[in-house]
Amino acid sequence: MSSELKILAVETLLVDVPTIRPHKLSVATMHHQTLVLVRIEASDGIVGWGEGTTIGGLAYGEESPESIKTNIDTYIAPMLVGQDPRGVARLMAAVADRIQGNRFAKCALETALYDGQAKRLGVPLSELFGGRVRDSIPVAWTLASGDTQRDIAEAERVLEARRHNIFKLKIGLRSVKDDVAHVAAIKRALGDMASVRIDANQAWSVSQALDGMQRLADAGIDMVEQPIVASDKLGLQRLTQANIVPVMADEALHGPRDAFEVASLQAADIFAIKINQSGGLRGAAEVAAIAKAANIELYGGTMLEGAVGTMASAQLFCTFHELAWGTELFGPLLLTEEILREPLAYRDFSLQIPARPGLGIDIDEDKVARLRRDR
Ligand SMILES: O=C(O)C[C@H]1C=CC(=O)O1
Ligand SMILES: [Mn+2]
Repeated sequence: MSSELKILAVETLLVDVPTIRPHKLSVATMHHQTLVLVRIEASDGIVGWGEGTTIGGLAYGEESPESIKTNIDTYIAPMLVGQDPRGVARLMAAVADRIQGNRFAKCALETALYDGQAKRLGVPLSELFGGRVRDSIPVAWTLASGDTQRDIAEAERVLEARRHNIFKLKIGLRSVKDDVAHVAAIKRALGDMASVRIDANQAWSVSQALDGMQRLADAGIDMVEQPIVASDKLGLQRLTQANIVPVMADEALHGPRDAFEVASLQAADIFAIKINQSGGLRGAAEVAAIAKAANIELYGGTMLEGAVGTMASAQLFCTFHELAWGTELFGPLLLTEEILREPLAYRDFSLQIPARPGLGIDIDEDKVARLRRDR
């Protein structure tokens, strides 16, 4: 590689955006989302974007928006500035050698480097992961207003608009019985028109989960996501092998090492693949490869990222041979502000994946400049 091309700047921006309604998870109630955006500019004028957004400050994971920004600015950006941006794998290997953990920070940087490199090559980012199998992917919607009637009205509205026919319900704050009553009422209202799944975000004990799963299966629920604490992989194995309803691992998966352990234990039927939780696009592709080898089905997960992380995820997920459970790449639809010149295209229950170079999106940099926390 010629030494003429250099990374000029690595910038991390925090962008606080209100949500369209409160989003109630067992670990946090979100009234806004903090987008963590990374912008990498190279000496050829090409700008790449990445995103390391998480949920609920430190409620969901051990990296916060502020820690992600500080660690990139202080420790990682100086390793990248002045380097050739074309060697993405080489740069990320150097980062992996010197930086422990920090999966979200690494994902944001890796995505920005891949976006820039794909633009440089004039190809969609999906081409760097072997090329796409599909040009659109199914997208679920999460019902999490905390109110059964409001959730039903919301589901009916988006179903009617042919935006979503897969619904994930957030539970785990109330008793198992009350939660199941809420879920069952929504499933009854939607009937066979929709697939209804739940996510307890680790709220249950194993015995609560076994009880809840039986009740949920009886109510026609298609799948349960991370019912118990992430660290209890043997507990997840018990739930999966009880064979009541398909079990999806989410928080239990922090990259390929966890994926290998869960797959070896046959402790999940489905993996939620998340680029940030996996430490980047490549890590996520490796998690998907482990799932495939172990005959575990795939679901494209989200950390409720905005347009950048959502499209980065989509560019990877569209390369998967099978995506049996669809995706939940609805993050931008939960936000009150648009940061793209042209919004992402959601129609026919799917997200359309652009064929333009890189991520295939056009960031409105003036808008981002107005919204950033330190403006
Ligand atoms: O899956 C999670 O745990 C996090 C996230 C994804 C969708 C949503 O509403 O919350
Ligand atoms: Mn989840």
